[in-house]
Amino acid sequence: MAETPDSDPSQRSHDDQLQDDVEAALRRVRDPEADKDVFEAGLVEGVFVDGGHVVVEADLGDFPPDEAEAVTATMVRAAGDVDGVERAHVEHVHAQPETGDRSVGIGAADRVVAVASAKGGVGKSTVATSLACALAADGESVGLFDADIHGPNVPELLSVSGPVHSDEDGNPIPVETDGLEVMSVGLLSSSAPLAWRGAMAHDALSELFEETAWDDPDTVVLDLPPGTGDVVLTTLQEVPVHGVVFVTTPFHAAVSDTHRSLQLFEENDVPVLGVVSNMGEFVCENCGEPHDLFDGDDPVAALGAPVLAEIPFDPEMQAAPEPTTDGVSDHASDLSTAVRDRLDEIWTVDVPEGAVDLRGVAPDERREHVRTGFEAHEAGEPFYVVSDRDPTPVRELLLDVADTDSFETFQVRRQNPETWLLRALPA
Ligand SMILES: Nc1ncnc2c1ncn2[C@@H]1O[C@H](COP(=O)(O)OP(=O)(O)OP(=O)(O)O)[C@@H](O)[C@H]1O
Repeated sequence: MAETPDSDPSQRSHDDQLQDDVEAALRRVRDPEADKDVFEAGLVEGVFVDGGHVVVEADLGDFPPDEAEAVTATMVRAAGDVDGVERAHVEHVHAQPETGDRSVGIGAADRVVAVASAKGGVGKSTVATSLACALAADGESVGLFDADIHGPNVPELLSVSGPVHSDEDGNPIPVETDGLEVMSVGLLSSSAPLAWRGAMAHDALSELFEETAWDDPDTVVLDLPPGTGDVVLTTLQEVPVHGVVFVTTPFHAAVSDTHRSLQLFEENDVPVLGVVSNMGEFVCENCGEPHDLFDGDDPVAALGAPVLAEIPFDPEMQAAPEPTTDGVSDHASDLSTAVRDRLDEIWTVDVPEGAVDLRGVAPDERREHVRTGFEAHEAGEPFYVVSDRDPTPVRELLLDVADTDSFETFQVRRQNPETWLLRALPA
């Protein structure tokens, strides 16, 4: 039987020797971030030698693209310079991150707070990023979704970079920084978003809204593109936004545009939490006094929406925020409190008198609760159930215990992120 190169003993020992030499050469390549050699740093997954051909499998997925390229080139050079190596190649492999029990789609967040502006450059992304960090610093599990498709600058503001890994079903997993999860079209590609237009932008965003696999966030802060273009309108249709924060400068033209945008959001049933008046004054370093940057009356007050924060021009706002108590400015921390208070105010539930209240009731006792409540309820009157989970199954139970014709309408509405109300209205 003819011997294949693989089974030739002299070829094998030659390959073994070459493998040792290549590994020794690779051990001289450093991981620039960990300051260890590439084996110690866990970057090399395998070295394969076949004749004079060397393949190095490396996981450089945590490096920014330019650093990954530099490490790759150094490894190729190190392996290629070894005597007997004719060709060296680095193959990139990515270890899959732990996906655990992730929730797919932005709708899985308990609440979504959008940050919008009528104009660009007023500080919307700065406010969105600072707000997300302040909420996270307060112990919430927070996601930050940068939907500013034509200018996604959240990754830059937070100094985060890709690659975006995916779970076993191919759903993109946000990049994590200090416990804050970040998703942005800017993480997917550094150049594509600027070229995206119309339908393409819409499709790309819709996919990200639907498919991103989050780690069960309490709140997702959504940084919208400025204005009221297609992307904003489709976002409002596709994402269950619990409230929107508008950012504006207190300049008349900006405020009158903001007024129109506010109306559009209201027409689309998105509750307006309020307005952030940004960069309206600065505090003089010399005299320590605040000075208005815009003359005249403050038009923001006339918008008819609560002013959640007045943030001066403050160099501290230009520094990258961090999702830690020391990492957010006082302005951002006050804003997060105002946002939370407004959400509570808007979403406070008006529980109808006599409603069966299933909030906090153990799952195995719920049916009995509904049954008893129904028996006590007066025939011909509306029947209400308030619950801390979707009470749609109660409908089946009611149809079991009640005369099918006795109710004409069943409605289930989510009254706030934690409360649902079922209304069974008589015929
Ligand atoms: N309160 C503030 N004090 C000082 N600088 C600020 C403040 N708010 C924002 N800035 C700075 O203003 C610039 C524009 O801010 P930002 O990118 O957040 O605006 P934007 O409204 O998101 O713009 P666009 O929609 O065009 O992306 C940034 O350089 C930011 O650091």
